[in-house]
Amino acid sequence: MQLIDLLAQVPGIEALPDHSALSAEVKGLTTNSLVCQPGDLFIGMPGTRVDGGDFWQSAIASGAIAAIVSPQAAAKAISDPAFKSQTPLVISATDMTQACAAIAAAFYDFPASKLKLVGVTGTNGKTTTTHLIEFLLEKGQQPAALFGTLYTRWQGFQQIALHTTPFAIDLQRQFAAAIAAGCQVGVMEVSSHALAQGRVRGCPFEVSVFTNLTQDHLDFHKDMDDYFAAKALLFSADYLKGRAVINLDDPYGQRLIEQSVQQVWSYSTQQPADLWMSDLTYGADGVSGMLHTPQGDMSFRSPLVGQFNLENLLAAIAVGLHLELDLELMVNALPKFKGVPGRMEQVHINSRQDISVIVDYAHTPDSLENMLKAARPFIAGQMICVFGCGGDRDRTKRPLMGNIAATLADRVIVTSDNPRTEDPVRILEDVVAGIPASVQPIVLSDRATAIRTAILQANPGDGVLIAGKGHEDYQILGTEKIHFDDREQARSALTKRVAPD
Ligand SMILES: CC(=O)N[C@H]1[C@@H](OP(=O)(O)OP(=O)(O)OC[C@H]2O[C@@H](n3ccc(=O)[nH]c3=O)[C@H](O)[C@@H]2O)O[C@H](CO)[C@@H](O)[C@@H]1O[C@H](C)C(=O)N[C@@H](C)C(=O)N[C@H](CCC(=O)O)C(=O)O
Ligand SMILES: Nc1ncnc2c1ncn2[C@@H]1O[C@H](COP(=O)(O)OP(=O)(O)OP(=O)(O)O)[C@@H](O)[C@H]1O
Ligand SMILES: N[C@H](CCC[C@H](N)C(=O)O)C(=O)O
Ligand SMILES: [Mg+2]
Repeated sequence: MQLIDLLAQVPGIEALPDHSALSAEVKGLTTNSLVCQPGDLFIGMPGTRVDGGDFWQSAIASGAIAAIVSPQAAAKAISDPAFKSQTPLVISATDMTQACAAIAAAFYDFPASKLKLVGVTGTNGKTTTTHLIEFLLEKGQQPAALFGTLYTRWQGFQQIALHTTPFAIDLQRQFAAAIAAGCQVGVMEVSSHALAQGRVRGCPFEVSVFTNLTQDHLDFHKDMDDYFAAKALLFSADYLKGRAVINLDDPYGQRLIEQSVQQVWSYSTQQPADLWMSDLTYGADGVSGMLHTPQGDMSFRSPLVGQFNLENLLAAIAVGLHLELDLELMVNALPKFKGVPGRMEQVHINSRQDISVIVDYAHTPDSLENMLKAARPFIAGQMICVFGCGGDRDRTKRPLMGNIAATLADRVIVTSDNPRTEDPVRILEDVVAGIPASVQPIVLSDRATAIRTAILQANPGDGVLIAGKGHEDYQILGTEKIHFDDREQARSALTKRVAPD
């Protein structure tokens, strides 16, 4: 595609100068000057640390045919002596987010409009719900692509994800690849960061799901209202073209239902709604009851534990019904759903194991509370909770999580969870600040030691709940990422405790 044709798709671009680069073929797109290849179009995005547009020179030096930058970066560029001597094509766009999204969509031939898109947003439950939807679509023989925290995948393809929601260029490229592989549906986790940064701008969603909103990411969002406003974008007419599926039990879900202009299906585990459950029984072997839906009622059972997982199940069934999956097919298939890696994942080495060990991705106050409450019924002895909080992230959630662990678990071991560039000791102090003086936590910065201590100190019948990292197979210390997997650590500690079969 020639640059001039690509630029014709972008609203808010200044009048273009007469420049030979306009007729050049665009070979690729990049927002990172450091990986720019000859023939690329460089899109310089303003970020939290720098304005990418300020790197136009490095992009051009690497062979970019042109740079699109913010008006501020463009003004700086044209007063630069290097600009006068080279006269490269540096174009200013008033709305860089919109420009990037529009260019990416056009370059890959508008793939989003060829997929039925399902977007799932909310503080917790996105990964679980998207996996359930993917599972149901597979049973209903609607080929689907999954985009989320764990990976991007479809039949015959799987790649570890860098972000929960890819940035616009990667996203449109992956949509195009998914269509080429025969996918009809795109099931996506849509993070609040992605909505705030316009990663999914221009994508038409057939279904938008809202799971819940509780505290997280207050390092990035100004306050809870700002966080909610970002999530609510997915339900605005700019994004949502079909149906909203919204959790009626969440106060922010209720707000969203009130302000929704689109068709809505509500779901609830506590009260009548478009999809809800009566005659509920929660147990160690999952949940069962009578499922009520717009397509009729059926007796329902799932091995997933906890009320929060029932919420995820109801949301997934609602999406399935909207995409015309058969209710009976879904109800019959869901008992076979195996769960999601790192979500309430049991670590079990052999029949002599005398304690339960569960690895879970709870890294917010709400999810830690849900997880501990869900685990309680199937732990006969004491509950020992091992957890920490991420560095360079919302600091205010740390004491809240400390308090929840101290209140709901019998013993608490505070440890490190991706300290990143923060002092690990300061993070541990922030967590301990929320623990009442009557509770004596064990504080062990080294996560391997913390897990080993919990497992070796446990008495028969106790449960060790290791929260925060779930599927992650790394620990980020400073700017270095080292291999670390809670499940491997737990298994290795269990072999010291339990004799072989
Ligand atoms: C807060 C956030 O989302 N940050 C993302 C953002 O970083 P930034 O705004 O600081 O970027 P920056 O360093 O100022 O650079 C601005 C631009 O200049 C470019 N640049 C920079 C330097 C240079 O030499 N040349 C150059 O071209 C960069 O490529 C970038 O496009 O743009 C970067 C490049 O695209 C992302 O990698 C980075 O994600 C960071 C790593 C991150 O941790 N993001 C997390 C918080 C995130 O997005 N999480 C959500 C899930 C949250 C949830 O649980 O719900 C997700 O969707 O993954
Ligand atoms: N619907 C839910 N409501 C509250 N907590 C949940 C829900 N579903 C899962 N959880 C808890 O939250 C943790 C994270 O779940 P999941 O990975 O599905 O959420 P997510 O929204 O994808 O998280 P992230 O934003 O980090 O990608 C789980 O390990 C579990 O403890
Ligand atoms: N998507 C979340 C993941 C947090 C996982 C936890 N292990 C941590 O590092 O804080 C975030 O970016 O805040
Ligand atoms: Mg996720």
